[in-house]
Amino acid sequence: MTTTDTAAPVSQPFQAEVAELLNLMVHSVYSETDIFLRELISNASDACDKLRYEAIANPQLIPDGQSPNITIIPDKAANTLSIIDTGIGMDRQELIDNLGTIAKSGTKSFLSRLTEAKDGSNLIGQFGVGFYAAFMVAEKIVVTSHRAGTHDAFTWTSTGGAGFEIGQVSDGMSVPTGTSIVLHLKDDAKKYLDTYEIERIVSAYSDNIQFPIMLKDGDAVPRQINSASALWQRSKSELTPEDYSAAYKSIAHAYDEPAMTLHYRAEGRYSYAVLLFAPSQKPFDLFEPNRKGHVKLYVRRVFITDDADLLPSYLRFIRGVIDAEDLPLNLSREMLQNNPQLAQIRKAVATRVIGELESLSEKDAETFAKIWDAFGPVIKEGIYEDFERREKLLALSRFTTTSGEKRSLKDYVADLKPNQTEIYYLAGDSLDRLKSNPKLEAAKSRGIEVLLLTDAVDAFWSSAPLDFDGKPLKSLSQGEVNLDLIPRIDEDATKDEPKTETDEAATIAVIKEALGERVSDVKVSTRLTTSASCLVAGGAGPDRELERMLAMQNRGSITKPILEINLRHPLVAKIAGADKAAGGEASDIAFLLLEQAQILDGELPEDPAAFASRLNRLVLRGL
Ligand SMILES: Nc1ncnc2c1ncn2[C@@H]1O[C@H](COP(=O)(O)OP(=O)(O)OP(=O)(O)O)[C@@H](O)[C@H]1O
Repeated sequence: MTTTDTAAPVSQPFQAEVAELLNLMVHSVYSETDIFLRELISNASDACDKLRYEAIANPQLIPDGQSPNITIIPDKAANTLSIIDTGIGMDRQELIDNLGTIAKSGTKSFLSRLTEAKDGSNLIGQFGVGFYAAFMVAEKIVVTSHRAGTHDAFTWTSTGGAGFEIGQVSDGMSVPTGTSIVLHLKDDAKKYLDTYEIERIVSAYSDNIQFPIMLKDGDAVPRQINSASALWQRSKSELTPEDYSAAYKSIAHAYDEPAMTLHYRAEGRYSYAVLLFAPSQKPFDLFEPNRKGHVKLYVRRVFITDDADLLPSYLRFIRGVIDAEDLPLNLSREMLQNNPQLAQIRKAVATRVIGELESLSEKDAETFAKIWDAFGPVIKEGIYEDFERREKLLALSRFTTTSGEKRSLKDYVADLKPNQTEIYYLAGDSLDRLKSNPKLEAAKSRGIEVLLLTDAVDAFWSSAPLDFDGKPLKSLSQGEVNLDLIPRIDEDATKDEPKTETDEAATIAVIKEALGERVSDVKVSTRLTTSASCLVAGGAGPDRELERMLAMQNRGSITKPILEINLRHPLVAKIAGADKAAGGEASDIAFLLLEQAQILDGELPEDPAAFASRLNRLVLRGL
C-alpha cells in the first residue's frame, strides 16, 4: 500500500478515557493477549458486513468479481503483523471518531471498574476492549483506510501514548477500499508471527466469521484458514456445544459462555433461521437508556442491521442472529418498522425465547438462576410493558421472599395459608431493611410468605393491577390489608400482648391534632403486632416505594401517607394519660410514632434536629 503523505500528519490527542484505557492495556499483566486478533478480525468482519449491506443499494461500491475477505500477513523481517479487510473502510473523521474516542457509555463505566478492581486485568478478558486490545501486543499501530465510495485514503498512526497522528495518502485511489491494520509487534509478542499461532487463534475464536480469512505467508499462495460458513444455517445435529460456544463468542463479541442456546429453523409462511443465546454474564451496556437489542438481522446470509429491534426491549440481553429467506435485501428504515413479515417474526421469536426460558427454568434450575441473576431486573420490565405475555413473565420471575430465595409464584401459591387469597409483597431498596420492616408483622405472625422486592424496576411493574393464578398481588404498604381470616401461628405471643383498653377515637384525635398536615390520616393498624406504627399509602394511590422513586427522578411528588398505629403498643397507650397541650408529651409521642416509621422505611425525619431533641426529652422524662 502507498502510504506517502501529501501533507504533514496532524497530531490529535486521545479522549481522556482512551488514554486511560491504553495506559491500562500497555501496563497490564493480562496474559490472554490472543484476544487482540479476535477483536481485529471481528471488526474486519463487521466492516465487510457493512460494505455488503451498503452495496445492496449501491452495487458499484464493490468492484466486479471481488468478494469480501480478510487477509492476515505475518512479516518476520519487518516484525509486523497486518490484518487487511476489503470492508467499508473509514474516512478521516471516522478514523478520528472510531479510533480516538470511546463512544459507548458502557465502556466508560467498564473502564472505571477496571481502574477500581484490584486485578483489573482479569476484567479485560471478560469484556474485550475492541481495537485498543491491539496495544497489548503492538508498540506501534498504523491503520490505513479507504472508505468505499470516496477517493481518498488516510492513515492513523499511534504508539499508544497520549494521541495519534492522522495523515492522508497522496494517491487515495491506489489504496484498495477497506482497512489495513499493521501492528509493529512488541518484543514479547513475536510469537504472533508464527503461522501456527495465527491458525490456532483463528480456529479457536474466529472460525465462524462468515468471510474467508486468508493467511499469506511470504511468497506462498494465500490460503483460507477458517470455515467461513453461516453456522446458523447448518443443522443442529451437525453441531457440538463447542461449536455453539464459539459461534456465540464470535457473533456476540463475548467472552463468557452462553447460558442458553436457541437454534431452530422456522418453515411455513415465512422461512427463517434463528440462532440466539442468553449470556451467562451481565454485559456492561445492559442499562443504557436506549435499551437497544443486539440481535442481528440477516437476509439470505447477508447482514442487514443490528438495529431492527427484533426482540422486545426487555429481552435486549439476548444475542444472536435471525436470517430471513423471504425479505428483500434493500430493506429501508420504514420497512424495518412496518414490514408485516418482520412483525410476524418478532412475535414468533419472542414467544419462542420465553418458551425456552420457561423450559430451562423447569429442566435446569441452576442455569436458569444464572440468567435470572444477571437479567431478572430486565425481564421484569416486560411484566409492565408486555401485556400479552404478562402472565408468562410473572411465572418466569423468581423472588426473594420471607420464606427463601429464588421462589416462583407457583411455589408461593402452592404454599398459601388457609383462607389466604392474595399474594403479598413489600417493595423497598434494601433487603435487610425490608426484612425488619414492621409492615411484615401481621403476615409473619400468620406464617404468610411475602415477596421482598428490591430491584428498582419492581416498584414499576408491581404498580400494574396484577394477579397470578387468580390471586391478586397486594402491597403491604398500601391500602387496607386485613389478614384476620388467616389463623395466627404465634398464639403464645398473643397471650403476652398487653390488653390495654386504649380509647381509640381519643388517641387518634390527639395524634391527628399533633401531626396536622404531615399525614393524610391516622388509623388503627391491622398490619402490626409488635411495632408501634408504620406508614402506608392510600388504597387508590401508588405504592410508597414507587412514589419515592418517581419523586427522586423528579417525576411526581410524594402524597401524604397514612400513619397506622398499634393500639396494643405501650407507647401508643401512653398517649391517653399524657399531657395533651401543644408541644407536650402526647405531641412528642405522636411525632416519634411518625418519625420512627419514616426511619424504618429508609427515610429521614423532615427535621432530624427536632427529632433528636424530642427523643431526648422523652427519654429524660422516663428516667
Ligand atoms: N477494520 C475496520 N473497518 C472499518 N471500521 C472499523 C474497523 N475497525 C474498527 N472500526 C470502527 O471502529 C469502531 C471501534 O472499534 P472497536 O473495536 O474499538 O469497538 P467496536 O467494534 O465498536 O465494539 P466491540 O468490539 O466492543 O464490539 C468500530 O465500531 C468501527 O466503526
